[in-house]
Amino acid sequence: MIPRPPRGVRARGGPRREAVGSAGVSPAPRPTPESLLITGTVGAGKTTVAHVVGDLLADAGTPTAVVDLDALCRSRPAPEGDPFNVELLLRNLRCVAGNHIAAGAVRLVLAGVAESRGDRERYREAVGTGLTVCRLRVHLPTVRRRLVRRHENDHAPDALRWHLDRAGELDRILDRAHVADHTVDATDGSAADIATAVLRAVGWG
Ligand SMILES: Nc1ncnc2c1ncn2[C@@H]1O[C@H](COP(=O)(O)OS(=O)(=O)O)[C@@H](OP(=O)(O)O)[C@H]1O
Ligand SMILES: Nc1ncnc2c1ncn2[C@@H]1O[C@H](COP(=O)(O)OP(=O)(O)O)[C@@H](O)[C@H]1O
Repeated sequence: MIPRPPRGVRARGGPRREAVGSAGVSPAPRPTPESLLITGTVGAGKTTVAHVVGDLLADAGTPTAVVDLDALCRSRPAPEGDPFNVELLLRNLRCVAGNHIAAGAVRLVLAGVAESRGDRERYREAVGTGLTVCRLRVHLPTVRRRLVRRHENDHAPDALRWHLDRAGELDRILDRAHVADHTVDATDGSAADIATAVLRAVGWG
């Protein structure tokens, strides 16, 4: 069988058992699970950076899971009054976070949008752990260039237009909402540089 690649984010090991080793020494207790939400406007690099943060943590030996919140609500049509399908997202997040933690993850790295402190509290309640929020702030012309590149082969003709319009609007909403505990400038530098800056900012580095 081909071995699994060394990089990539996955929770390692099953739930820890409080076994006593042959030398009679108890293993270190499992750390309390904690979650980090990487937020920012559309195209800020949330998903890309979250995966690299997950890789860095897992490579350093911390059982880690990465959850792309967009993937938990991609179901159409969204109900009336809930255009981003947040209720479904929260239901899915409750299950997914619980499963990752039961499988051994002690760090959950979420990529997604929290528009208000109310959103933040609902995410925290759904993951069932402490939650730190880090916003990626990117100069809007750079966001727009990234979106143009990301959407150049899209099948949906309106997707790029929608994201370009939403980028400035959501950035202003996030400026006013003060949801984040930390903000990292993600305009320049590689995803690895930015992931390292995020880990340092939140004290997980
Ligand atoms: N309030 C709020 N809540 C949740 N999501 C929000 C919100 N505002 C905007 N967005 C952004 O909407 C985008 C939805 O992701 P999708 O990948 O499913 O979009 S799509 O496939 O292009 O339609 C996705 O865009 P990207 O961030 O560019 O991936 C979300 O971030
Ligand atoms: N640091 C970076 N430098 C250059 N391009 C980036 C960087 N981070 C992300 N990107 C690119 O920008 C686009 C938007 O990133 P993505 O992770 O999809 O953002 P979000 O999840 O916030 O919408 C993607 O095409 C991604 O490859």
